[in-house]
Amino acid sequence: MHQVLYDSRGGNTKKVADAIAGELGVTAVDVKAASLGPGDGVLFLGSGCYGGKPGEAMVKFIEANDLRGRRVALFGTSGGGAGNEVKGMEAAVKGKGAEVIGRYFCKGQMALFFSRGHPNPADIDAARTFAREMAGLESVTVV
Ligand SMILES: Cc1cc2nc3c(=O)[nH]c(=O)nc-3n(C[C@H](O)[C@H](O)[C@H](O)COP(=O)(O)O)c2cc1C
Repeated sequence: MHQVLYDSRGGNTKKVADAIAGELGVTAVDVKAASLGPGDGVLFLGSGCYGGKPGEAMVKFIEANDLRGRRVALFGTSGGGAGNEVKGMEAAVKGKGAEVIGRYFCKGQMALFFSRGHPNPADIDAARTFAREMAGLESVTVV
């Protein structure tokens, strides 16, 4: 079974997590209340970007778990959309033995105006496609 865990202070990353989980028929769970499930599916981990890094709760979760043999798909949102939160999670999960099978990141509205409206419907559609590709429900798009 696939697992979708998120660290989202403002709700943007939760929107992406809910879209991914909905596509897979599971429920996204706040990483603060989560425990690692069985390793038969893809583990989706997502976070907002805070000071160039993923959230503390996500970092703690990764540090607390043995991810050897796990297939992990990472996602994130940030004001600038550069994906530094995903890079940070990638280094952390690899340090715990995970195999990173893919990444998705998009902009997330910051304060009142910066990246306003993100994640927008196109961002959410792209997240759904990412979910299907990672779960092997759709062939991977070559770009
Ligand atoms: C305390 C704080 C620090 C942030 N630092 C960054 C940053 O370093 N780079 C960036 O691109 N966005 C930054 N942002 C913007 C968030 O990453 C962006 O709004 C993201 O979508 C938040 O996700 P969330 O709504 O799931 O918490 C920051 C936002 C907050 C609240």
